[in-house]
Amino acid sequence: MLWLQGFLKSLKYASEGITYTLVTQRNMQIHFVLAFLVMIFCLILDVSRLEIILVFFAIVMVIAAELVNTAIESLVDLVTDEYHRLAKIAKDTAAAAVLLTALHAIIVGLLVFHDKLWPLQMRPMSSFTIEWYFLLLGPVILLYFIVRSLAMRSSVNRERG
Ligand SMILES: Nc1ncnc2c1ncn2[C@@H]1O[C@H](COP(=O)(O)OP(=O)(O)OP(=O)(O)O)[C@@H](O)[C@H]1O
Repeated sequence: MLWLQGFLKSLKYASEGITYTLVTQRNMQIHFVLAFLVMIFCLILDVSRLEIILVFFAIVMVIAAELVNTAIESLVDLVTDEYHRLAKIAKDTAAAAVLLTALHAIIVGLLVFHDKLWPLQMRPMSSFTIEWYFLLLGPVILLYFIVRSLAMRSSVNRERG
């Protein structure tokens, strides 16, 4: 039972990290809104299982890179508030990682959706299987963090001072 408590605790801390990043980083807010829309496209458009896997992977990479970027920015700011060449390298390199994943996601999005949005190719009724309900988890999780970050906006900003 102890391991379950430990697991739930680390889940809580990780979700606090996502919420903090979502409240404080404008780029993360943009990533979340775009990811939500793209996931809705995946739910309603006629995309294959492999295409969905590629799109979801691209989304996860962008969000994970933004989380690591925020962690590095915070660490650098903790160590120094003065200009330092190494601080600049750390922040610029972390930002470059986000940029790279975002460019990759744009390319994946264009390749997957360009011929499905116009003319609209809707998902056939026969493909609304159990798998489709499983897919719903993606936008539901994003929505959970969007609502949570809106609710916690004032307390997180107060903590930051
Ligand atoms: N202590 C520092 N020493 C040297 N350069 C820094 C330092 N802090 C920031 N910079 C430079 O300024 C840029 C912007 O830094 P900042 O901390 O404002 O991050 P940001 O990309 O604006 O992130 P945020 O999304 O939090 O606004 C960095 O990419 C880096 O080039």
